[in-house]
This record gives sequence, C-alpha cells and structure tokens, in this order.
Amino acid sequence: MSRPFDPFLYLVTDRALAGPRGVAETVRLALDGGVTLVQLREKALAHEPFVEEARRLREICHARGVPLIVNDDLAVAREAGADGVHLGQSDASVAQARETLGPDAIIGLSVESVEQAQAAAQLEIDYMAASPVFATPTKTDTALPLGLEGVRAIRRLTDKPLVAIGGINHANALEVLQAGADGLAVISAIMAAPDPRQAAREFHRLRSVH
Ligand SMILES: Cc1ncc(COP(=O)(O)OP(=O)(O)O)c(N)n1
Ligand SMILES: Cc1ncsc1CCOP(=O)(O)O
Ligand SMILES: [Mg+2]
Repeated sequence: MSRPFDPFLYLVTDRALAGPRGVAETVRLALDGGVTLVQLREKALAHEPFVEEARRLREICHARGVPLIVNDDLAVAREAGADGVHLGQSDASVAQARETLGPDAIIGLSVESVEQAQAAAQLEIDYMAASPVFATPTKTDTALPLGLEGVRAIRRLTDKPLVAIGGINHANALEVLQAGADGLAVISAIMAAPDPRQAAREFHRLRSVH
C-alpha cells in the first residue's frame, strides 16, 4: 500500500520552461496555487545535480504536505528520499521500481493505448497516466493522442487513480475531468505561465465545479 497522495493537480517540471524564475521557485508558487502532486522531470541533468534538485524539491513539497515523484530514475528517487517514481513504457519495470523503492512508494505508469492500460491492470502501480491526451509541443516523441474518447476507454478499465497528460490547459481541463480523469498532469500551462500561482489556482477551481 503506497503512501497517500492526491492526483488532482499534478505538476511535472520543465527547467527550460521555468526560465530564469527557476524550477524550485516555480514549484513553490504553483504549490501556493493548489498543486497536489509534483514530479521532477529532468532529461539532461547528471546524477549528482539531479539528486540535489530532488532533495531541494522534496523539502519544498513536504513543507506543504505534497509528495514528490521523480521521473524515470530509480537511483535518484531512492537517494533523494522521493515519494515515488513515474515510469513510461520504455523505462525501468514496475517490479524493479517496487523492489528499489519499497512497498509504500508511489509508482505511476504511462499508458498510451487501451491495450497498455489492460496490461497495466496486472501491475503493482498506484496510478496510471493516459498519455498523451492531446498533441503537445512539450513532448513530441509520444504515441498518437488518445483524445477524450481514449481517456473514457481507459477509465472503464481501471479503478486506480487516472491522471491525464498532454496539451492540457484551462480551456480543455474540465472536459478531461468529465471524461473520467481523476487528475490533470500539466507542464507548460503552469511551468511557463507568467503567474504559476494563478495558473494553478484556475485549475484547482475546477475541483468544485467538476
Ligand atoms: C504524469 C506523467 N505522465 C506521463 C509521463 C510521460 O512518461 P514517459 O512516457 O516515460 O516520458 P518521459 O516523461 O520520461 O519523457 C510523465 N512523465 N508523467
Ligand atoms: C511528459 C509528457 N508525457 C506525455 S505528454 C507530456 C508533456 C506534457 O506537457 P504539456 O502539459 O505542456 O502539454
Ligand atoms: Mg519516462
């Protein structure tokens, strides 16, 4: 059984999009705006600075009672004392992640099709990410977008928390939730926003109307 987490507003970081404001400050502002889960996603950082950044973000997140997930890298997640890891279909296996991080770690898995979602039902994961829902310039090496119909189909296959990622913004977030997602995973709509606190607040508001 994993430690508790709230998938509703899941911020995935991006150093380039944060710009001179930096990742840590952007995350701080976004947490003030109501982000409920944070993933440190670093595709080009060496091991040591990645661990340092993860430790820094863990402090910031934990001060607000929010768990920190590390993208891809099990060793970084373990060394930094992160709360879990997010894996894609080509990353380390879920079994390896569970063995490395233990029974209470939060393990998330991207699913890019109904078939992958069916296979994921057998795995010891804590949430699924329907990926990508819409095409996005933030990540271009993705499978074809699932669309809202894909989110609905995956929703029917799992009782696990389901987050949706890819091209989610304030204009389409409500329909993503109405399609059955429990959470919105976003990068650019918060990381690149002129006011990340306000951007997070606007997503968070959907919780009461949904
Ligand atoms: C919440 C969430 N969903 C999906 C992804 C994408 O994971 P993956 O397919 O492994 O791609 P990379 O992020 O590693 O490029 C994610 N990171 N977070
Ligand atoms: C990491 C990731 N995985 C699938 S789409 C995506 C990028 C999401 O970024 P944005 O919220 O800016 O579309
Ligand atoms: Mg990955």
